Amino acid sequence: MERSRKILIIGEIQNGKPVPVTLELIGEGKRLASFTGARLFLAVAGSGIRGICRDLLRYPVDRIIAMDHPRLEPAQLEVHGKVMEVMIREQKPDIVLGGGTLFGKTLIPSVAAALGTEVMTDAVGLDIDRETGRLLAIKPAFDGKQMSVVSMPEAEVQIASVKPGVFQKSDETDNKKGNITMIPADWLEDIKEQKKTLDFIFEGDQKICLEDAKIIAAGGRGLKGPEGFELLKRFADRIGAQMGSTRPCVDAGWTLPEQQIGQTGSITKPDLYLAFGISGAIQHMTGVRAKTVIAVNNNPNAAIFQYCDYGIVGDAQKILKEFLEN
Ligand SMILES: Cc1cc2nc3c(=O)[nH]c(=O)nc-3n(C[C@H](O)[C@H](O)[C@H](O)COP(=O)(O)OP(=O)(O)OC[C@H]3O[C@@H](n4cnc5c(N)ncnc54)[C@H](O)[C@@H]3O)c2cc1C
Repeated sequence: MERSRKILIIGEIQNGKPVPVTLELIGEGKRLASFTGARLFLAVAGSGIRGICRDLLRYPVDRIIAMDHPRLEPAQLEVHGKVMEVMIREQKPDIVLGGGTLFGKTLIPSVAAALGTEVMTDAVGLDIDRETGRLLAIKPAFDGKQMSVVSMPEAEVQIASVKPGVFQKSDETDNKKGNITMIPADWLEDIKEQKKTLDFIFEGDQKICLEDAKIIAAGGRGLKGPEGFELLKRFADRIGAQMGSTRPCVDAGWTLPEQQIGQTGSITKPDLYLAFGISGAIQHMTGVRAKTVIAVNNNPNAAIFQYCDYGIVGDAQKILKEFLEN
């Protein structure tokens, strides 16, 4: 397959709009394209997405390749996988980037397998090898204590999935030059239906989206259990923050998996990050890219104090209770 210099981003649409990581990848894709002179393509598939595609032309992409069909609901991952495989075979990009969301984590490896190649998963940074022009993916290694640089020197198409939240969203462009190519979708009717979406039921009354949160109040094992997290939730609601947590608290069932921040959770970049009873392990702090960090910990030697702008040595529950009483 002859390749042209092309970076193709697998876009993801949820609830009528692109998910944040799609816009983050457009920004990063543009930066990478500037090193090789590549053109930046965005591939989008969904049901009723023509308007969204027109909106996406506000971003600096050279072309949007789109397929619009009722069979392309978000849950129809097999159909999405087939469509992305076809788009990649037709477009022949040398680099494909997708977001490591729940959708992407399932879709991207299956597309790579269908193309007979591999995928560099969960990258937290990307670059181009200036000598070879190959994609470099930066990933945590050795339990997150080191960063590794991974590449696919032999692959015709280099595919990477990127953790949401690591890059800034792309700015809109005044210099709109992209266009939209709609791909015929009638052949989708022939794909056997394997599952049907009956309804979407969201847990709780508020959707958790830590990657976009401006203020995060996060708790760790120092909150001692569900009662500590109840206090933290009341505090978070009072100051308009989203609540996050460390992994052991998720493992203990005190918090939800989508509240986990860190190497195996969300990468966050809030203006303010408040840490209550969190030790500051590197695997957690990898997910904290805050402008300001305030930490409460009863151990003055806790690692978190090396990362914070303001530190309070004290009992986390006691400090939360005092705040809530005033
Ligand atoms: C491959 C791998 C991936 C991982 N990914 C993640 C990840 O994505 N996210 C993540 O969070 N972790 C992750 N971890 C786990 C990580 O290494 C740490 O174990 C974890 O972050 C520690 O959580 P913690 O700070 O809540 O608990 P602890 O390390 O137990 O720290 C609790 C802190 O609370 C303080 N404390 C105790 N009592 C009080 C009190 N009364 N008031 C105030 N402070 C108090 C203590 O001094 C201590 O500093 C990963 C580990 C591995 C090996």
